[in-house]
Amino acid sequence: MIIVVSIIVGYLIYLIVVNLKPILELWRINRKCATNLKMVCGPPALPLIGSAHLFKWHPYDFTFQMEQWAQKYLFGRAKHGEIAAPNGEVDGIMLLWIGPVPMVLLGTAECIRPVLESNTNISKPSQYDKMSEWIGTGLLTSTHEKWFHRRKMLTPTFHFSIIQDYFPIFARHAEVLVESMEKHVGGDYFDGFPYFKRCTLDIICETAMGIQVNAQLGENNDYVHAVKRISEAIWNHMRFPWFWFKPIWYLSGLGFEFNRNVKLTNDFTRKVIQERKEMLNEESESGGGKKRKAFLDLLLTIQKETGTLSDEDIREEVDTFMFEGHDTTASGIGFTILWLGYNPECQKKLHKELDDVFDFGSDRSPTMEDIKKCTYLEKCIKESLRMFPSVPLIARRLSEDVTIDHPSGQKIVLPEGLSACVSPIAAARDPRAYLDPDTFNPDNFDIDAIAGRDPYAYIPFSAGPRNCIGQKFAILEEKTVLSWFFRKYEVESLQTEENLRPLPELILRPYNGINIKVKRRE
Ligand code: HEM
Repeated sequence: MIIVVSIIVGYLIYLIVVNLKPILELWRINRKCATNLKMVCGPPALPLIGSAHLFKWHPYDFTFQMEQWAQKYLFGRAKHGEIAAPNGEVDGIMLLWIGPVPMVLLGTAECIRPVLESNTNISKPSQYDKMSEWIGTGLLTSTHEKWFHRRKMLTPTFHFSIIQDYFPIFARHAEVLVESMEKHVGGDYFDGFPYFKRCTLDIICETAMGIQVNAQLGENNDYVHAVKRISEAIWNHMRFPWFWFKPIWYLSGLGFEFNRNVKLTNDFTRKVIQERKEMLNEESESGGGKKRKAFLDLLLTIQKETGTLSDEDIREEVDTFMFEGHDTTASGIGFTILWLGYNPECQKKLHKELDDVFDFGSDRSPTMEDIKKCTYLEKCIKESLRMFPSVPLIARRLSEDVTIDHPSGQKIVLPEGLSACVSPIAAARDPRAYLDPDTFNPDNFDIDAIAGRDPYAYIPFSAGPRNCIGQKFAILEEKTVLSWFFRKYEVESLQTEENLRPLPELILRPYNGINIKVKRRE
């Protein structure tokens, strides 16, 4: 017994010594929060464990809990101290303790703007560290000079003229998707989500790495499974502070599985980089060159011309695009189909638009011109991202104090070092910005409606200097896939809106899948 106690005490002392600097930093932030944020509401918290004891373990129940807390604390239905927003008035800020670490959740345009528009507050908090073990410090997770340099270097690779070159890839894989759904035509409900995920995975592998993994044809499922399990493990690590202790992380089995999957995905990318490098060298020696270049080829060209990128730098960026670039669009495509399944009137309007552009019954490949004409489809995609944004939380570690104007008229100073989480879903359900915020209505994206709204009330792609670099890519991809899908099919959704619960993991995903019935259009 004495030996066990000595080991535990020894381990705790070791942890304190090793983490002395972060502990002192945490102490400083906690003291600042105690003075600056004492009026900000949030769920009850205990010393050291914060509100973790209240967190619902099951992700489904956790969503209800977060919704209740958001209603209560963000939208002014809580009792305030001195800073008292009048009852029912939107408040927009909530304080949440995850273990001993405080963080604020920001949910209205006024509170979000000062954080996202800043050129200084571009750092990511420690909650992203686990993600970095997988995707390294690529564009999503890097900070300071490294981020500025990479963002400047990568922005031209997302120019619309380059993305346009990927359009035939989008169209080809969309056609495979539509064909693979034929077997469900006229049948019972089925879960469409795995189909959309495999389609977007095929698209990102070919556009980012120049390879065909053919996930839709049943190949390379290990990779798909590994990516899924990594995301789940990171999400659990972020949520439950006891996993921050390595022995618990490993004893739970999650740590070992996580390491195995990270190795599998990283090795996969490294292998592709080597093969692609050899292929490009052979091509340049033989004087030939492929006209359409994958994102990886663009990075290898930058490497050759400037010598600024190592193979591992390239691996980080490719893995970042693999992570950000397929689950996000799969969720966007899936939820758009689901919403249109609930809303037959909107679906009819979309069918009419597609018939005008393509002629009813045509199964020709789309052109860029066709896709540009699908304006109602774009509104449906944007509205679906408003209701269920693929990235449910955007976090920053504040590099300087940020002042927020509270509705009570007082100012709240968020201290430097604090983690600030922005909630796109809360901002997009603000009744001051949308007439009927909980109802799916693509007309919210009519030009007049957009003009009359605070742009920070619609931020599925974030905003400011660190917004999504792949936004145009994502919209074009979703439009291409969905135009094929709705040209061919009419869809009915199974879940009622009430029992549809998206799970706010790293990427918002449907809890029960995308259960739909497809009928060939007649
Ligand atoms: C519907 C689809 C998508 C949504 C809703 C979305 C949303 C977002 C959001 C909210 C961020 C900010 C995250 C943060 O600051 O923590 C972000 C960043 C990013 N996204 Fe997307 N994204 C989508 C698709 C894509 C695609 C297709 C790609 C690449 C092909 C991509 C690449 C990136 C990258 C690299 C960043 C980091 C940018 C930076 O920090 O400078 N995204 N995305």
